[in-house]
Amino acid sequence: MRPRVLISDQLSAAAAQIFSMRGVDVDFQPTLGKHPEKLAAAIGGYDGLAIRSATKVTAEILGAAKRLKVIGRAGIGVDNVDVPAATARGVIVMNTPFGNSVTTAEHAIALMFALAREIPAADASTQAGKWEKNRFMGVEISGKTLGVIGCGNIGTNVATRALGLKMRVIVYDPFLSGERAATLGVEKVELDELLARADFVTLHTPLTAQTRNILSRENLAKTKKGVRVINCARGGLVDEEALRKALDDGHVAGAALDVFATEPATENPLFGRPNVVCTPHLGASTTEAQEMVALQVAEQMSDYLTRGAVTNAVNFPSISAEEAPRLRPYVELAEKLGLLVGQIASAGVDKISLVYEGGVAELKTKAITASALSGLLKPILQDVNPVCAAAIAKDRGVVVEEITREAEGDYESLMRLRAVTSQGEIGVAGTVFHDGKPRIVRVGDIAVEAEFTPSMIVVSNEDRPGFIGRFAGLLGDAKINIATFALGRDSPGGSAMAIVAVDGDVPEEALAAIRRLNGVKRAAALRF
Ligand SMILES: NC(=O)C1=CN([C@@H]2O[C@H](COP(=O)(O)OP(=O)(O)OC[C@H]3O[C@@H](n4cnc5c(N)ncnc54)[C@H](O)[C@@H]3O)[C@@H](O)[C@H]2O)C=CC1
Ligand SMILES: O=C(O)CCC(=O)C(=O)O
Repeated sequence: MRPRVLISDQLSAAAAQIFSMRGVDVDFQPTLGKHPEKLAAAIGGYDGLAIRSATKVTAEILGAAKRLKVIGRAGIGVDNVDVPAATARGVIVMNTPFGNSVTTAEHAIALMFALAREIPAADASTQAGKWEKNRFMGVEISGKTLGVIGCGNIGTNVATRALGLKMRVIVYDPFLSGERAATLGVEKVELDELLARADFVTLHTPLTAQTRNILSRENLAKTKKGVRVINCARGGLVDEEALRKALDDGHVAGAALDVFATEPATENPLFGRPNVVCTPHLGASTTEAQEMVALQVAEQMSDYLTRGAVTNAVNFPSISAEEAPRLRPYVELAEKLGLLVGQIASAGVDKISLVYEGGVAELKTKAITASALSGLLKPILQDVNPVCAAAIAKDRGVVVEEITREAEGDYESLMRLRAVTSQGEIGVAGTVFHDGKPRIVRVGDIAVEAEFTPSMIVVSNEDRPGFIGRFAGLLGDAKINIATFALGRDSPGGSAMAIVAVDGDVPEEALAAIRRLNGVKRAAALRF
């Protein structure tokens, strides 16, 4: 069945075309995102949801999204998506981190000019027939200091453009290296210094716990008198009441805002001030940027839904379309090894260690580990998949350790999974052969080679003559048909292991009878 995607915001038509061309059915309902109840009623029928900023993907919407696998944000900020809730439900959240950054930087520069020369007010006055030539006296930008808070993709584009305008550029970004700042030709400073020196302050950070109200009353008081503030990032970065007061007091000479604490902003404490310029969250609104983000989000979502490729996900490691087919058998192996351990373990797992040897160690092991965790948790949790497994494991205090190393034994690629529980350790290992099928190659200390099949019995026993006959006889008496039988032991007369693929379920009484057989140490019926 072809996957189905809902576009619930005003995305460029390019998106719908790309989805269709890439084998995905698409419904374009560009106003649905503004009606949460209608969206909640519809979302259950879709595998993907493509949005801009109007759709709020809340925990309630996600609760109704039974089939949803991916949310694609045609843009950068994913603050309109409850990412932890999406992750907990195993839904990938993707964005398009570069598609609108030049456009948004250009908007910030445009707002800076609008402030410096009071263009909106001068325009309104002129068109009102007033010709107030003496009312408008601007300031030059050239030679002024621009303070950039947050120097990522957009901040960098703003900084380099400002350098081209002959401004001095100082930046505050704790995650920007001194080397990178030097390459860009900007001066890296602390926040207080930026506030004290900048003639224009422009904000380009995401809205996080650290950046919320970064322009607070206290920080606005630290700015240079006559400063002009530009916010093209997120509303919550500025204390709007404090900014209004600073404007009224004449400390701040002007403010240009594209984003607001509450959007859509139909009312705001900053509206109506003569030295305030506002736009309705237009930072990303150019034909070029909208075409780019729509195209990119549709490509990324289609690639995920049809080929398993993960690009620009904020809650899962990236997997390219080329990597996906190479990764797939190991993802399957990992999930099955996890399921094997999860079904054998008789106590909760405290720690899981994954060792990747040989070729598999060169792949995106984070995605393979996520799959192993998902398999491990499946026997105890209903809705778990590789996207949410790491977060669930973390919540439950499971320590996850990952080691990659060169091949040490007979296998070109080997994956070992060891789980530590309060009742001891369980170690298993597996590989993928040239036929692409995952195999178990070791359980505990015993080498035993078996394919995974839907129904299996694993028995560990003392290596004694006659055991296999008695065991097989018991299965026959219980009308359990054996498909394949794999055997291994650590030493003659030591410990042995049988991994038996059977047709159909193993009744509880049959399993109990196996456990009663002389020499049996442990027996488990497994489903894969
Ligand atoms: N107005 C609009 O239409 C648009 C707004 N945006 C907003 O712009 C923001 C920035 O976008 P990008 O530059 O693409 O993101 P980015 O992730 O490339 O850059 C963000 C920068 O902020 C820095 N940062 C994080 N925490 C910080 C802190 N506490 N103090 C100082 N710097 C900090 C990071 O180190 C990073 O360099 C987005 O998060 C989004 O909210 C993005 C696109 C359009
Ligand atoms: O889609 C839009 O218009 C908003 C863009 C934006 O804010 C973002 O990409 O973070």
